[in-house]
Amino acid sequence: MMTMPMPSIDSVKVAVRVRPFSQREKNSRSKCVISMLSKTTTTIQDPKNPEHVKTFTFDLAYWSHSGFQKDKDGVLISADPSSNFAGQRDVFHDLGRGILDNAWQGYNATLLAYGQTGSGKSYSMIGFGANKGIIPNVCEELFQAIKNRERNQEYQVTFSMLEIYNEQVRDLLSRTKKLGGLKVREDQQLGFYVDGLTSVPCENYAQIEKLMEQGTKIRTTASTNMNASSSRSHMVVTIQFKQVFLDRHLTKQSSINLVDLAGSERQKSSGSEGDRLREGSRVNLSLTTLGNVISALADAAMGKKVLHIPYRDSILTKLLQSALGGNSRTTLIAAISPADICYEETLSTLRYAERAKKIWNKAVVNTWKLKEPRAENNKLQMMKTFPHLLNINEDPQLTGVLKYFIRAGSCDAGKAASNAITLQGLGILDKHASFTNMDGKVTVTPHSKCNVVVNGVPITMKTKLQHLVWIWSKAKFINRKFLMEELYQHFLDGGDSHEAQEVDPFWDPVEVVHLGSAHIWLQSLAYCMKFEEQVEFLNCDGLEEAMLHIHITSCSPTGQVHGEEDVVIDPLELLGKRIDFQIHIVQCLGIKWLKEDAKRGIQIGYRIYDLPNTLYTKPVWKIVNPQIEETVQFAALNVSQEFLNYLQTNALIVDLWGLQEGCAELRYSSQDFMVTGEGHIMVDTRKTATGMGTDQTTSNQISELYLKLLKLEQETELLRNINRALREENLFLKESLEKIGSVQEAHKPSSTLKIIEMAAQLPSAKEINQMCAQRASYDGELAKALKVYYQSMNMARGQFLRLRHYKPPVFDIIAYPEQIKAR
Ligand SMILES: Nc1ncnc2c1ncn2[C@@H]1O[C@H](COP(=O)(O)OP(=O)(O)OP(=O)(O)O)[C@@H](O)[C@H]1O
Repeated sequence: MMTMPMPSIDSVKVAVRVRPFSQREKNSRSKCVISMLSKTTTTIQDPKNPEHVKTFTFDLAYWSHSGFQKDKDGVLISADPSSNFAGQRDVFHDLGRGILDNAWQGYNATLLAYGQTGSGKSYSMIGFGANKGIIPNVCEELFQAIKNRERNQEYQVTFSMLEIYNEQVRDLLSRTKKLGGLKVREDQQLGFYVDGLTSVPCENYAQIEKLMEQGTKIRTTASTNMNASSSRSHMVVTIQFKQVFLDRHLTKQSSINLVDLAGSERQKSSGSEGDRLREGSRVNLSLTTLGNVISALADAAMGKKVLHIPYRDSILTKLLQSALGGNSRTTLIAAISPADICYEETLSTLRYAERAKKIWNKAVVNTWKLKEPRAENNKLQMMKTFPHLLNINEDPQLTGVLKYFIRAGSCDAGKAASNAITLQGLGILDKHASFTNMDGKVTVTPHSKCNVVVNGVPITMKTKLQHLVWIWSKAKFINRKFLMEELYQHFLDGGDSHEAQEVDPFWDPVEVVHLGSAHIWLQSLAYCMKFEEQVEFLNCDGLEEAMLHIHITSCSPTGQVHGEEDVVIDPLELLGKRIDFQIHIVQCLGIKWLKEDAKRGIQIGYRIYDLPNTLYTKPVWKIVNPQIEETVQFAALNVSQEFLNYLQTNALIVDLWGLQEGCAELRYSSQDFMVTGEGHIMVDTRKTATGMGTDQTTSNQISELYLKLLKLEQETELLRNINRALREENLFLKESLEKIGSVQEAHKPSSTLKIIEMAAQLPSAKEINQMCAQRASYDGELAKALKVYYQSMNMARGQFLRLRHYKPPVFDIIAYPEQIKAR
């Protein structure tokens, strides 16, 4: 159950940071209009009216404009002790550490970087080179602190990274861009969340660093007149940090949002036009709404009557709802330029920050006691983490209704009400067995001669219980349940209770366990495009078991990876051609199965299209984030329409299998597959229509046959034309021969000269012989071609009729074979 902690009421913490002059500002000989007279005050001078100075007071003011030098690693540090320069470490020390403290206490924390393009938001949040920003520093210190913590606590860190661009959400940890973006949904417990967002469990900083690098590469950037590298999108990095205190039966969870907002400048000053203007205005929808939300909350905090806070008006404010006036401790860093030319924008940023400062948040420690988790999800999570028993009952509706958590120490189970775990049923004694839970290791000991069976094996002494070892498929379970009922009936009828092992419903050999499946859509392959995915393996409860990192790459027969120039516009271009591709299982991350027991292993299996068997990766034991790096190359030598349809509409199902001590590993033999000369596994080898499964397949096959028939008819037409031409030529040759014969006959003795003249016009006997031979070979060719044609035609017609028989086709082409027959 969630404890009822008092909310801590805090205002949004606001910090201002002023950066050095940019080159552009230096070139235009800008003057500095900002000064920071103390650690909290910022003043700005109107360049057109120098007496006009405005002073703002915030929680912190960082002077990063001057008084610095580079150390040997390129890190910017104070030039001398009197300098008030604030470097990245100083900012992290105040803001980053504060976020970490909140996270450890179980508070949600949010840090927003606001300011015009080029004012230094990304510099503060992410940093550049050796000058690492808040996000990497927070992550690094978090893992450092986890390393030094006590053993009887468990920690889970997951990392996600998204971008809001043109009011669409893009997952920055996924290479595949979802058309229209990911959907933002609302959940009663969770509030707004991004459906389908990749969330990677991480065990060390190096993994996060890699993910951030990938995400930053994917992030959409568009140059504007203000700054060539400026970004027009909002980036949200979320770190979910969960602590489980095993001894106190307590869990704490904190969600850390680190947000690098898009440039806040008004459209006119960015000089955007046309499409960029539209983009600018849509980016501003999120920023404008953020401003409206902040103003409404600030008004409410000042005692004004506010009827509505417009959280729902933009994606950004939906996602930041809890950070703004809700359950979060929130900090805003306002990044500003020192230059006089940016006076208006800087003033507007400072005013924005002033409004944000008025917001009050009501943060609570997110902590749960183990006994009665708050929501069904939490129940599942708790049950996965903590040892517990579930009841079974003759009435299936009542099975699994009772849950007993096995607490630290010992407890008895049996019929007597005084037991911590009360059991009912035939053969259960008052004190039947006892459970012990020592440091998370659970054992069961039967009392005297009580019947206790663990995974099908009757036990007489203390026995260790393992979690998640025996998972049966639903079909197997239903089958076993019938056998159990039969056995029970047999027992009630007074039959012999001893059963042979093979018919014992509780006997189960140690076997490989199905942990979960991941789906990878194959559409990109139909366009010869490379794609890299990080997807979750979901178990039968729909919960994440691990993450899979996979690459599917279109390549040449020699394994050369295809580039952008090889992308096809229309998958039909591939019909009848050869395609090669590689499936590269890169890594598996955060495998829960392995976290629970060091004596376990995993294998990954998948089967693509018409392969007769599943391919498995080599077993990996004990490593929670194993680097698998296994690549298999496939070739489809003559791509069929059916295969193209498969690629465009299907996902590759990749299964995660759990190995346990003593079980047989999963294997496949390369002899099970047809291979090319290069040794690559052949797919799409099933060319005849067999075993049609669905209406869709049938109609696809019919249309494929229709196309074949059309092609055959065109070929016949061509052959007919050739035949006609050959006949004409034949006739002409015959006539010529006859003419020669009659001329020879008529003018035999006298006109030798004429004969010679005629002979000069007509083909010579040698030429005629050649022509005849040629004609004979044309005839032969024609006969062969016609034979092939009719054979193919018959085959196609046969298939077509079989298909018709299978499902009466509904479209016009049914008449087609008849037309061909009639010709
Ligand atoms: N505190 C600082 N110290 C040194 N250089 C800085 C500092 N802040 C910003 N810069 C430099 O100023 C330039 C612009 O900064 P940055 O890219 O962080 O701006 P931005 O506000 O994130 O812009 P955009 O909205 O385009 O993302 C960069 O070259 C960066 O290195």
